[in-house]
Amino acid sequence: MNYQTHILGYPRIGAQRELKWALEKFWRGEIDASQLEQQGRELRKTHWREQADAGLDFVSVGDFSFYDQVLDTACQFGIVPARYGVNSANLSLTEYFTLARGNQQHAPLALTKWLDTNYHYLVPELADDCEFKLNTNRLLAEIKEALNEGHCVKPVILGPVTLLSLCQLEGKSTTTPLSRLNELLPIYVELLENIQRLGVSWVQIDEPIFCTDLAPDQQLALSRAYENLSGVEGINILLATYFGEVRNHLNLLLTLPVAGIHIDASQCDEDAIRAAKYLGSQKVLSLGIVDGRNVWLNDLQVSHQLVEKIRHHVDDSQIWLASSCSLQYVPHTVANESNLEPQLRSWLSFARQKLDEIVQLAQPLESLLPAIEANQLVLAEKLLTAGVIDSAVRERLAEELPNIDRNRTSYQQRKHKQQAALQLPLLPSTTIGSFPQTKEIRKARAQYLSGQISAADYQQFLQAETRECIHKQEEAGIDVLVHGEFERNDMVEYFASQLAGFASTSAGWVQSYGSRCTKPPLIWGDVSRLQSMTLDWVKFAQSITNKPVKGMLTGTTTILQWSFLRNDIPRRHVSQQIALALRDEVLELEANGVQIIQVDEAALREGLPLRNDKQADYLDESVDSFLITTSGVREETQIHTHMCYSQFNAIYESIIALDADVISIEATRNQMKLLDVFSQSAYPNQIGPGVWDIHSPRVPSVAEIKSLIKKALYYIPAEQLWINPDCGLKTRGWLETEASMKNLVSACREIRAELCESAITH
Ligand SMILES: CN1c2c(nc(N)[nH]c2=O)NC[C@@H]1CNc1ccc(C(=O)N[C@@H](CCC(=O)N[C@@H](CCC(=O)N[C@@H](CCC(=O)O)C(=O)O)C(=O)O)C(=O)O)cc1
Ligand SMILES: N[C@@H](CCS)C(=O)O
Ligand SMILES: [Zn+2]
Repeated sequence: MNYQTHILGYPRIGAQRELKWALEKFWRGEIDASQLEQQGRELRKTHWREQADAGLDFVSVGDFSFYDQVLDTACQFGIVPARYGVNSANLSLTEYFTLARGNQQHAPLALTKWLDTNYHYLVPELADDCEFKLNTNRLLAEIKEALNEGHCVKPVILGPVTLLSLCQLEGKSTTTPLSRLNELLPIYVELLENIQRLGVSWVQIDEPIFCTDLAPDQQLALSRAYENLSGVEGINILLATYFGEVRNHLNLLLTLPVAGIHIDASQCDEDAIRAAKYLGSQKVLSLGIVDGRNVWLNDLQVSHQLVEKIRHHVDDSQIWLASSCSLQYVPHTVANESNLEPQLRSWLSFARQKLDEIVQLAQPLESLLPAIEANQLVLAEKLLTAGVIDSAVRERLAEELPNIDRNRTSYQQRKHKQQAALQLPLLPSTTIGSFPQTKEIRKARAQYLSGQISAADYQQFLQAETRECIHKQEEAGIDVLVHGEFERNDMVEYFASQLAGFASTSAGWVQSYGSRCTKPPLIWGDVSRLQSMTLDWVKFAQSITNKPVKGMLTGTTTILQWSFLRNDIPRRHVSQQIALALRDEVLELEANGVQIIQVDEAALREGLPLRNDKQADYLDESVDSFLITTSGVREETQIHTHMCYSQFNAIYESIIALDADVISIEATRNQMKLLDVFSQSAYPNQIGPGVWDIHSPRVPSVAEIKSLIKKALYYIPAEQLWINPDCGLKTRGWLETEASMKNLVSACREIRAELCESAITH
């Protein structure tokens, strides 16, 4: 028996990042809207063809987006703030990109992490007077495109409860987004009716919110929503849950009157087996058996055994096999990885290969058996490969870890020594680390990597960039400088390339937001530091300025979160290995006179498990790794950390426990409101809430920055406040960077003067 097969979504950026290049050309005015639309059509066509050629029974439609699928959903239902002055029923691409990226007149919508992933979505803003209205143009057109290509189409839409749960209310609204469900449901019904009229019978509705700790109103909303939506004649709803276990919400899920449910079975069998047991004889059970969040080869035997267990309870015709979630979180294909060690390559499965795994698992046993045998051989060989276990790393860890004192002396004591050493002004200004990664820098790196320019020439080029960057910071009047990170392709990949146990891909791109992608490294073996990683650059930068230069490292949790993690040992062990390697780097920086060291933990909040009962362990591991990395330094050495996120309530205690002397955070788009939690509990250390939204090309005016600083001063005493952007400047151009940096310093100086004056007059 062949089971039905599908995936929850496919990467849209393109195997060669075709979408990225087209978007950026459109934004630069080098192609017009029709050319961008044409590129979109070509990518969709290729991606559907790949799914159909692999042998999947359905192709997913609606997973494509020119920027973000949550923004598309909001536009589709008319959830567009009035201040943009656009008509969502007839939105041009330029207007759509204004919502996403802003322009000189309008700030963009807020951008935040999609649940616990490194993908960013645009947060829909719901005004009290927003009238939901359907605009189906794009989705219906894409469904028709796929039908015309002869595919069996399964549209994918984001479910109403997840959508509303992730909305933020506009302005002074006193309602909750979920209270608008009754108004939204008829619009969803209308959408399903439109889809049905195209002759499509299965629709996947995503409700990843099912895998979080649902509040009672969310549970009620889910019941109400699917009682309504399941009434649409001719439409079968496959309700998709993903990003973990449904667990205590399984009963609720099973009672919903939908035609099928999808369970993430990649990490744990239990939900799937229980779901099968109580499914009944009418519904479909889609098993998310191939991991959409990691890149390792599926263990076909384990997956096959799970399917066999499911077969005890339900008929084969009820079983669908699938990816655990959309495949947009993994790179497109292993086929382009010719630079990887062949052995390592054989352990990998990216999106395209995952299609084959799903189809393989759906085959009758006699066809599957040879594949299982070959698969077991590869997996067995992996365990015996040198470097997977490095006894020197393990011995060092066992010996040193218990003896590392995680406590520094009290912050109050350190503060005075640091101030005496650094002599910083009130409201010190700094940046987060990276400066524009221009085309020239990327080109030079590509030329160096392909042997077109020598290591010495590349080094000289980077030194010139660094010198220029130091000069521009001095000219703007910044107090604590950075070297600019020009030598780094990415803040995680750069470290990965210098640590044993990691490998980098050449084309393993995963979309982060809009046209921006990252290449998450692969952690395949035990980790240790091979060489000094950052010292030469900070030393070089310090040698050309009298202002202090911050050393710049990426922290353990962030390295872990933004890499593909090995799945053969506990995460905590990998975490400790990385933390110890970073500790060596920190101590080396300090020994070489670096007085300020920033350890970025940008991903700490994002990685917080969606379920409450898993969070303490994660936070404990994250804090411990940070303390292992930073606790060995002298009192005079100032430790900074940075997190580009704007919701800290859930991790506030852990932020305190990190005991960083200074933390910089993202705060512009939410107008400093996140400082409330820091203020209420009198955060003891120093803090730099971002006053410049670096995700947008617009230059913030002096007045805007001053207004943000004043808001920050409402929450945080001036003595504890730093002035900085929200995050690194690598995505920005120099023109806007120089202008914004100057505005930031002017705003900072004006506020200093105002504070000084008011101190004198009082
Ligand atoms: C801070 N953020 C980060 C996250 N995750 C990370 N792993 N890293 C991060 O920094 N998550 C949260 C946020 C997300 N923010 C960003 C911001 C910016 C980017 C970004 O700019 N990505 C770049 C790719 C960066 C990179 O690795 N560049 C390489 C390769 C450059 C390249 O494309 N070369 C071309 C040839 C160039 C030429 O000839 O002109 C090629 O290979 O074809 C490098 O610099 O060497 C992007 O462009 O998307 C991501 C996340
Ligand atoms: N130091 C890094 C942090 C980004 S989260 C940068 O400035 O790009
Ligand atoms: Zn950041």
